Amino acid sequence: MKPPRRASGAGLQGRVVAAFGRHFTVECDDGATRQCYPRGKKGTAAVGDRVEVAPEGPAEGAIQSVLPRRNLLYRSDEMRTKQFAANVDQLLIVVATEPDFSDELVGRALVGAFNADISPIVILNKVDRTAGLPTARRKLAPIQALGVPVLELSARDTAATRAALAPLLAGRTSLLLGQSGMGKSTLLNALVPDALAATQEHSQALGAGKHTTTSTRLYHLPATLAAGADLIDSPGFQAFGLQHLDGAQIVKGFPEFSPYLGHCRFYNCTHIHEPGCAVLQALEAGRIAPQRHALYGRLLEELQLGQRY
Ligand SMILES: Nc1nc2c(ncn2[C@@H]2O[C@H](COP(=O)(O)OP(=O)(O)OP(=O)(O)O)[C@@H](O)[C@H]2O)c(=O)[nH]1
Ligand SMILES: [Zn+2]
Repeated sequence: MKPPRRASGAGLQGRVVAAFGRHFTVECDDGATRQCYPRGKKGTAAVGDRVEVAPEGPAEGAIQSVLPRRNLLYRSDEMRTKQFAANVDQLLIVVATEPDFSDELVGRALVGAFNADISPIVILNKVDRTAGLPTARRKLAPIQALGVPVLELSARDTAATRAALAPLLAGRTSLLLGQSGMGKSTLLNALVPDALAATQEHSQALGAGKHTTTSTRLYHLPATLAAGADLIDSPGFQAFGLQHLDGAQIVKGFPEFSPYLGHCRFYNCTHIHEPGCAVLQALEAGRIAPQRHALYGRLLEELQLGQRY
C-alpha cells in the first residue's frame, strides 16, 4: 500500500493572497510571489489558504494541493457556492450611517462567522454623517447585545481609523465584508496605503484588466502600523445564502438562544411554533430581539425549501 502523500514533504509551500477565477497569486516560502493555476480539478483554493506549489520558474507555478485549513467562510444558495476566505481569525463587517445598510445581511454574516469559529466585529463607518447615526445604532443594538463589538469610526479620518483598528488587527488575519458603498475601500486604503497599487500590479500580472478589482485579495499592513496584520478584502455582495448549514448550525448562529436550548417541551423543537418552547417564551418576555428571531425563522424556511428540491 502506498503511504499517504505528506503535505509537508520537500515541496514548496506558500499562501494564497489573491484569487481571480482559476488564477491565484501565491506568496511562496522561498520569497517569490508566483501566479499559479490549480493542477487538476478537485479542491478549490481560497485566499488565505496554505498550498503546495510546483514552481515553474520564479514567477509561475501550479498549485498541487491545498493544505488542511482552520476554517473557511463561504456563502451558498441553490445555484452556487462562493468562498470568501480561509484561515481567518476575525470578520470585520462594515456598515455605515448612509446609505441604509441591510441588518439582514449583517445577521447572516454573523451566522456564517459563528459557524466557522471566526470572531465578528462590526464597524459602523461614516459617523461624521450624523443624520443616520441613531437609526444605525438602533439596528445594531441586538447584535451588540450579543457581545459583538461595534466600533464607530469615520474611515475618511485616516489617523483615527488607524489608531482604532491597528491594535485589533495586529498579529491576525481579518476579513473585510460589506455591502457596496459602506466605505470598505476607503477603510482599506487608510490601513494599507499601497493597496491600490498592489491591486493594479496584480491585474497587470494576470493581464486581467480592471475586472481584477472584483477579486479577493490579502494585504499586509505596514509593520510600522500593526505587526503581522493581514487584511483580506472581498468584493461587495448583496446576498448571503446559508444553504450549507443544517438546522443545528443555524441555531449556532443565534447565541442568544443558547440559555433556553434543552428547556423546550419537545426535544426536536424548531423554536418556531411549538407549545412549551423556551425560546419562544424568551422572545415573548423580550429577552430575545424579535428581528433576530424573525431572521432565524427565514433561515430555517430557506433550509426547508432547499431540502425539498
Ligand atoms: N462622510 C463619509 N464618507 C465616507 C466615509 N468613508 C467612505 N465614505 C464615502 O463613501 C463612498 C463609498 O466609499 P467606498 O470606500 O468607495 O465604499 P465601498 O464600500 O468600497 O464601495 P464599493 O467600492 O462600491 O464596494 C465614497 O464616496 C467615500 O468617499 C466616511 O467616513 N465619511
Ligand atoms: Zn423551542
